[in-house]
Amino acid sequence: MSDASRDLDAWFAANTGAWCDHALEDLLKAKAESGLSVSLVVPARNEAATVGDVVGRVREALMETTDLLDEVVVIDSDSTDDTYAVAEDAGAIVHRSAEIRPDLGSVPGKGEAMWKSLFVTRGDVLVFMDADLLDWDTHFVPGLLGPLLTRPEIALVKGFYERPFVNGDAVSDPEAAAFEGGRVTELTARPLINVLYPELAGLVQPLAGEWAIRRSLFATLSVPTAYAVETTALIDTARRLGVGAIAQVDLGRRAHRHQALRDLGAMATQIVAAAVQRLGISTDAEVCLRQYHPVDGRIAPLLRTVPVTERPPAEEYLA
Ligand SMILES: O=c1ccn([C@@H]2O[C@H](COP(=O)(O)OP(=O)(O)O[C@H]3O[C@H](CO)[C@@H](O)[C@H](O)[C@H]3O)[C@@H](O)[C@H]2O)c(=O)[nH]1
Ligand SMILES: O=C(O)[C@H](O)COP(=O)(O)O
Repeated sequence: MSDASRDLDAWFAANTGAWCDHALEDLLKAKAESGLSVSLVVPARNEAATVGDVVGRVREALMETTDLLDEVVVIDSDSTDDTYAVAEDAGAIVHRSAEIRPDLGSVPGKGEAMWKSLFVTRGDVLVFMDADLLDWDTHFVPGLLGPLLTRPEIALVKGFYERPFVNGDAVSDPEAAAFEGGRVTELTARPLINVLYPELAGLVQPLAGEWAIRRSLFATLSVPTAYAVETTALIDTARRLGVGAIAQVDLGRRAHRHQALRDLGAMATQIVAAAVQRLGISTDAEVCLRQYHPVDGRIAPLLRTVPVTERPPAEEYLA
């Protein structure tokens, strides 16, 4: 076995846990002793169907009956549906991404919403959760907080889980489908990490939207405005603090709304661009992705403009 492989095994053994490792009362005690405050941040674009469930259940379990969360904040990312009203009715503090620090302008994207969250939240720790979750539970939040509240050397915690590929409302074969989700993870992010950033190969779900980070770190990171934010947070944290500052937690099982394959092509492009930019390979601010579709019975190119821009560290704009 190579040294690199041994290092990865050692990291995995030391920094991989499960959501049930810490009892809730122990986490509440650790939180009180540390004096840390915690914000849950949910970036949401057109998630009126699910955001109310995410906000309502988390608030009830972790704010109304315990003090684990200090605030639940939804960043409405240019939604054209009722996301704002539904999230507010469910008890979240809701901000429109475009209205946060208007002096800094606004661009579309999940990373943009997460970056903007730094200007309207107050938690020392930020926990991110997607708004399109279909199969999940509130233990995701204490699970992610465990290492951050109990191990001062940990700065970033990723969730991982079984990821079924759900067709419609039903999983046709629950056993077979349990690990079939995560197409960009398996076909882009994981190969890229293993080739270019092998020190991160111990991460089970590098793209998980459920993760937590200390504000003091997130505010110092460049943040891709679209979907590469998870990838760069891992790369930049490992470079800055070493992989020993990253932990991961088994959260059980998660299902979400799947995007169309060609839309995921744009996500994969953003991840590749951010990863190679960090190796000194520059790209244009927009990549022209040529995809191919049948039009009137013939295959024709369809050009998709994929923004690969990044916001500078938010600390530059924070008072
Ligand atoms: O412009 C956008 C697009 C998405 N979202 C929200 O971001 C979350 C995740 O978006 P989604 O389109 O469901 O992403 P996935 O296809 O599920 O992508 C996975 O992989 C991405 C790439 O790493 C991560 O950013 C995601 O969190 C992770 O769930 C959801 O709450 C969306 O509403 C925004 O806030 N703004
Ligand atoms: O993480 C991923 O790879 C993307 O979210 C796509 O996931 P899916 O293939 O389960 O839709």
